[in-house]
Amino acid sequence: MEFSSEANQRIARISAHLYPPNLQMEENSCLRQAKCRAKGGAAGFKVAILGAAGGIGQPLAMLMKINPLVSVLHLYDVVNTPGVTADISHMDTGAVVRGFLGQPQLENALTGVDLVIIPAGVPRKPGMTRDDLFNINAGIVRTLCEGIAKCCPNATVNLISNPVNSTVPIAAEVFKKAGTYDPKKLLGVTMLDVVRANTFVAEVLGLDPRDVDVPVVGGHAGVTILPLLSQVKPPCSFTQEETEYLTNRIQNGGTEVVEAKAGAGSATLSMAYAAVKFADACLRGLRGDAGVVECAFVASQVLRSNLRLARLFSLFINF
Ligand SMILES: NC(=O)C1=CN([C@@H]2O[C@H](COP(=O)(O)OP(=O)(O)OC[C@H]3O[C@@H](n4cnc5c(N)ncnc54)[C@H](O)[C@@H]3O)[C@@H](O)[C@H]2O)C=CC1
Ligand SMILES: O=C([O-])CC(=O)C(=O)O
Repeated sequence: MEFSSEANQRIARISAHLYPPNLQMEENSCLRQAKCRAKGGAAGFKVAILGAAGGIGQPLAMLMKINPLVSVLHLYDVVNTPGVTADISHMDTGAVVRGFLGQPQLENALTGVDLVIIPAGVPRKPGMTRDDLFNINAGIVRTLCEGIAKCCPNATVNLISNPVNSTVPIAAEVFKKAGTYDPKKLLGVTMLDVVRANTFVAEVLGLDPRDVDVPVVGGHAGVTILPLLSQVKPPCSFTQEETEYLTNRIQNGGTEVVEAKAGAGSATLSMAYAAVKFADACLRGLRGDAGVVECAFVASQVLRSNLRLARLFSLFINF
């Protein structure tokens, strides 16, 4: 099929808009894009996922593409984003997807973004603790946060990369150095602990997990994960044996998955689900919804030391 030069120019403009230079699609694909006339202009938030081609990043990107609060979705990784972007961009949901590959494209990936979700970094293998990931992941998180401080200093950051108990303080220091630190906008994602707690408590009580709400405060490693079993909704009580079983299972849920995967990584699918649940709460909070309360690893407003554990009491409402 022949196109006029005007049509070809329009195709080139749309293609350049959707794909940064080294993600430009083949000519035939560009023609198909032109027919789609994607605009990405719907009211909603601009969200970036850093580490979008990974085990968590891919299902997370897919689920964020479905979220009606997202109008533009930026997928950044140091590998494989062209494929992931092409794949996810074919989903017939509202968000426009753009891919960004490698450090030179980090700034474009972050410019104008409202919410940054970071699952970039290496996962555990059996026998490792989350702290064993520190040496590699600390540097990755620092570099990404330097980009955030420069390109989207007002963005809310959901930090998934482990060890969360250490990567959140690292991010805080990067933002402080850049003069952009807002403790209400730097959130370590511990939602998977809540998701697990809801599931395991529901099993013990014989309830539907959707009807159960277990606050889990603290950090995201071993005994720093503190399920508040006395605060479960609906109100209930547990025997000593049930309390010990639940506490142990919730605190070691990550290790349970790492061992079951036997060297093939850690939780990815349940983590993507939890990350989307948390990101959706953040977007609703940013939209101005009242009463959005979730657990996260944040700078404490209660204890004055630098980064302590706190339930995120209505922080979103005050954004
Ligand atoms: N907070 C939580 O509850 C949980 C945290 N995690 C953590 O999430 C992290 C990611 O886990 P997976 O997705 O399973 O790992 P993965 O190895 O499958 O994916 C990580 C992705 O990060 C990318 N990456 C590496 N360096 C990067 C950089 N400088 N910039 C951008 N992307 C970069 C990789 O290319 C890869 O695509 C791990 O640190 C893991 O421990 C995992 C489960 C739960
Ligand atoms: O255990 C890990 O390494 C991954 C993680 O944080 C979790 O699944 O809770």
